[in-house]
Amino acid sequence: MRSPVTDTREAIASARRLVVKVGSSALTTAGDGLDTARLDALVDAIADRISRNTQLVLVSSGAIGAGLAPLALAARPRDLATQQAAASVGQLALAHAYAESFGRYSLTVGQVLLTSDDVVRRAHYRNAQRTFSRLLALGAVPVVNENDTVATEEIRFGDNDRLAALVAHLIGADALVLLSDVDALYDGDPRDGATRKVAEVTGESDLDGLVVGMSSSGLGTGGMVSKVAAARTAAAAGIPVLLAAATQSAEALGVADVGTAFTPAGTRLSARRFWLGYAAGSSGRLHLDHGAVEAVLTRRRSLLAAGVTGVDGDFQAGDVVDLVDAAQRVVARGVVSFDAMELPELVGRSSHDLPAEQRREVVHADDLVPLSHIR
Ligand SMILES: Nc1ncnc2c1ncn2[C@@H]1O[C@H](COP(=O)(O)OP(=O)(O)O)[C@@H](O)[C@H]1O
Ligand SMILES: N[C@@H](CCC(=O)OP(=O)(O)O)C(=O)O
Repeated sequence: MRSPVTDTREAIASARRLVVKVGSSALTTAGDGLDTARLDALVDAIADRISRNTQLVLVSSGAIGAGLAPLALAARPRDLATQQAAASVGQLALAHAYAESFGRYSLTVGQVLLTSDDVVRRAHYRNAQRTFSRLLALGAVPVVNENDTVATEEIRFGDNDRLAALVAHLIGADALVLLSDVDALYDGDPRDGATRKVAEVTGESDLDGLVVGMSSSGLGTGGMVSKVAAARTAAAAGIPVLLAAATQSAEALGVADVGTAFTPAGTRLSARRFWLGYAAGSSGRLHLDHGAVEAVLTRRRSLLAAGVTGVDGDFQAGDVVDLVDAAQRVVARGVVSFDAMELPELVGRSSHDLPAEQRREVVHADDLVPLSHIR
C-alpha cells in the first residue's frame, strides 16, 4: 500500500491550482531591505510551475521589511503606525519588483491587498472569490498581502500564513506551499542547536512533544507557530501542505520531495463549514461538560443546554461562538441559537425542563464544525 505521505507529495507536485506563500525572512534582510536576487529565484520557480499548467496565487509578505531601508529604519518597528508607514513604502517596492521579475517571463501580476473583513464576512468572502477567479481566468498571477497600511490592531490578521490557508480554501486550491527561511519543521528551533527534522505530519500525534517557537530572524511575525497552525487549518479543510525553504523553491514547486508535508483530511470542507470553523470571527465561548464534548465531536450531535456549563461573551442568536472543553481547548465552533443574555438560566437543564419557546438546540449539528484538525 502507498503511504499517505507519498500521496500528499504527489498531490502537491501535480496540483493544478496552487497557493504559494513566502515569508519576510526569505525575501528581506534587516539592513538591505528587499533582496531582488532571492525574489527573482522564487519567481523563476513559480514561472516554471505556471508553464507546466498550474494556476498559482502568490501570498507574499515582506512589505514592512522592504520599507525599512528606504525609511532609514534599522529594525522592524514595534508600533503599528511605523509598521504601516513601512508597509506603505515597502508594498510599492514589492509589487514593482514582482511586476519586473514576472515580466521576464511575460507574466502579468495583479495586486490583491486583503483585510480580515474580506475573508471573515461571508459577503466579502464571495467578492474576493470572484476577483481571484477572474484574475486567474485572465492568466494573471495574483500577488496577495494583507492591506497593512489600513489594518488597525483589532482587525489585523498580522499573519500571512493564516491568510494563505484561508486564500487556499477560498480559491479551491489543490495544495498550499509555505516557503520560509527554514527548510522544514524541526522538533525545536534549529537555531537553538541540534534538532531533528520532521519530514511528514500525518496526524496530531506527529506534533506531540515538538517545541514550535517564534521567529528568530526578527523579520517574520508568527514564527513556526503560525506556520503549523496554518498547515493544520488547510489540512483540516482537505488541502495538502508543504513547508519548505524559499531557497529550495524549485524543488518545492517541482517534485515536492523537500521540507515537511502535512497530510490532508480525507474530505474537503464546504465553503460554509470552512468559513464557520476557520475564517469567521468568534463572538463568545460556550463551556461544555465531558458528555457534551463527546456528543458533538464523536457522535456529531447538536449541543443541548444540558451539556453547557458556562457562557462567556456578548453574542446574539446567529453569531459564531467557540465551544471549549474542561481544559479550555477550543474543540468546535458553531452558530449559537440564543442570545448571551438568555443562556445562563438555561445551562445544565435538560430540554424537557425548559419552557416550550426555549426547547431547541443551543447549537444545531448542521451549524457546528468540530476542530479535529489533521486526521
Ligand atoms: N520547531 C521549529 N522548526 C523550525 N523552525 C522553527 C521552530 N521553532 C521556531 N522556528 C523558527 O521559525 C522561523 C520561521 O518563522 P518566520 O521567521 O516567522 O518566517 P517567515 O518570515 O517565513 O514567516 C525559523 O527561522 C526558526 O527560527
Ligand atoms: N503583511 C506583512 C507580513 C506579515 C507576516 O505574516 O509576515 P511573515 O511572518 O514574514 O509571513 C508584511 O508584508 O510585512
